[in-house]
Amino acid sequence: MDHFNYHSDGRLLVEDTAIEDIIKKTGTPAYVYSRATIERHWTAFDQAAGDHPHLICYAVKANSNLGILNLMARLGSGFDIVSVGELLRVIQAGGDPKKVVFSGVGKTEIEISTALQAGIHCFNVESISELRRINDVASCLNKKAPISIRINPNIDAGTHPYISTGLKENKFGIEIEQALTVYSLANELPFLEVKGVDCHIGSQLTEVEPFLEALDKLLILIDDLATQGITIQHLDLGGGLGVPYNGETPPEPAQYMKAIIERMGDRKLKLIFEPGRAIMANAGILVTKVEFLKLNDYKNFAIVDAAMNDLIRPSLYSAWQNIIPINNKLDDPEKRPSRVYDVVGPICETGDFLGKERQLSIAEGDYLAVRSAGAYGFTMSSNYNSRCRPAELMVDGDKAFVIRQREAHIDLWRGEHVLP
Ligand SMILES: Cc1ncc(COP(=O)(O)O)c(C=O)c1O
Ligand SMILES: N[C@@H](CCCC[NH3+])C(=O)O
Repeated sequence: MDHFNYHSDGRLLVEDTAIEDIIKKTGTPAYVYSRATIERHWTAFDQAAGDHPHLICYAVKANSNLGILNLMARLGSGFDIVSVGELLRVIQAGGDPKKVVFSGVGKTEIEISTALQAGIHCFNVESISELRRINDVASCLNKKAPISIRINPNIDAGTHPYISTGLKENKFGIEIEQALTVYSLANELPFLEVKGVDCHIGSQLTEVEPFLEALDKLLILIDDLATQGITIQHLDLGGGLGVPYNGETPPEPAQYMKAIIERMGDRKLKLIFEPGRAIMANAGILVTKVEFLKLNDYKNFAIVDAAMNDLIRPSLYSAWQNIIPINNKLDDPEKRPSRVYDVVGPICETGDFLGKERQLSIAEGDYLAVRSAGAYGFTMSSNYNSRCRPAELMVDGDKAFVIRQREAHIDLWRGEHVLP
């Protein structure tokens, strides 16, 4: 069950709000999120962990709008960040830096010192050079930096190659074979405090087995570290739980958590999770207007006002996201014969599409919703072709709030200068 449903009169509702009504005021393209869905998804993770010590660190990269981060903060969420920009967003939105874990392979000195001074929970360290850099920065600040080593367990997450992160050929983490050596180095560096073990094997996983395979390897490592006198206080299992885009049946957060907690046995080690997509993807849609229908002998195109700059997942990963009308009972259905369309944007790239070969009954001027667009939608948007990025709206029951205004053209050249 989610909060995006058709009313019996044909209008698509987000919670108790008809999209038609809000879109008239804000225009398109626009992202529309459901507060109730976001809160339900976050709470599903939190409740599934039960009384096992845990921290849910929402992965900010999935959707970093301040309105969304603020909702997470109100729920008591922690945050997984990958840049100082994300840290500043979390703080600006009222998030608690003490519940922040900092992942990413290329942390700069300034990012490390800002995070240390903010008092984050843990750095998830991805290389020996980074370990030394964190120690140096911490020494300048005369602080101890809390660290976990991100382990690359060489496990096939069975996901798209661009978003698989736990294989030897991926740039992420430290090879599990080197883990003991790197931990003893970390233990010797005077300005580091070893806190945890970290792992994130990829995104959009639809099976629980790869997570459990990784967990088994990490538990062996934790035992080996204990015999070396290195006590681990938390195990961060990253994010990665998939969502249904097109009939996939990933485990529910409750099933996924249950399987992990069962596999922990009687270890009460604190667990950290970094879900992004599973909380946000199906809590948002991208609403777009059909500008033109172009009917050819070979192929029909629905040319809409959203494009790959607004939502790049279909172009980048050939990702499939459902596309539905925001009213499925319009007055004059004879104007809308059912046809197969490629739904494409106005950008000058053949790869600019939101969906291919979709059966739709639409006319020019109708509005469509691209579903499952709440994660990696706006955050991956760009200004390509000098297009203003879309507005973002949050529905809460029968009210809608603008949580990001549509960009204006003047925003596009802010900071640019012509030669004297
Ligand atoms: C380190 C890390 N943590 C968490 C996430 C969130 O992943 P997902 O959105 O698949 O839950 C990602 C992205 O894949 C990541 O790289
Ligand atoms: N951006 C990707 C996921 C990458 C996750 C980041 N580690 C997507 O849209 O599916």
